[in-house]
Amino acid sequence: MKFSGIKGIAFDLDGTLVDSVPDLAVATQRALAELGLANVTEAQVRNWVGNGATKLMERAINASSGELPTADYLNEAMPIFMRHYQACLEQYSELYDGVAYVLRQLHAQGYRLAVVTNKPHKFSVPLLNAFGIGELFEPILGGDSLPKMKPDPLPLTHLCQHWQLTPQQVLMVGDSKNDIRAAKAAGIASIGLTYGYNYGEDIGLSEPDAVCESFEQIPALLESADK
Ligand SMILES: O=C(O)COP(=O)(O)O
Ligand SMILES: [Mg+2]
Repeated sequence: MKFSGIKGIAFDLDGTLVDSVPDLAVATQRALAELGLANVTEAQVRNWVGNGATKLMERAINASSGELPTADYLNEAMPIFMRHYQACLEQYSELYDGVAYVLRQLHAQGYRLAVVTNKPHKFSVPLLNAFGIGELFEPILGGDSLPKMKPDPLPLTHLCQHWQLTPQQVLMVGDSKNDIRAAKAAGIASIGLTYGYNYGEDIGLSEPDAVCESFEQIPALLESADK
């Protein structure tokens, strides 16, 4: 059974724990306006989330101006985006249904919990703390915490070493093909969630070990495996 013997669970953040696109969209729109570029929609931003803040801005500038930004232009644009996102981080973002309850339940059952996100670390910790769940995770790894981010397996192999657990004892839960690809490359099992952001694609196509429509389905999968 794929989920038996699991001792630690790595959770993705954006689109898995928190519906953060409303604020990411506002920050993107404000940054584009400050740069004198055309506006983009929240629906567009939803499809650009997944490879970290710099990729998000690169995709937004590309769509807005019709051109891929140069490295210099992107370097200029990033602090503008970061300033706007810092100012609205948790304004319109929300935890998905059941997230706080299920995390507390898993924590109380003795599972080790981590966040492995491509979001910059400086936003990840305050966002989780704003929803009162930050203290449940150790560690919280951001997209800039290590030299490579998901879909590279590095954050997950690092996590296994940090926890002193084998890949077979760790599970990845995420909404994006980057989460599933990272898990497969690290040799760990994965659950794909259907409600988040995956570039508009079906998460099932990435072939996670299980697909869930709701966060609340996760404990039952773990329990059935350990019976
Ligand atoms: O910041 C992103 O692009 C995605 O973040 P995530 O890895 O938590 O989904
Ligand atoms: Mg995600």
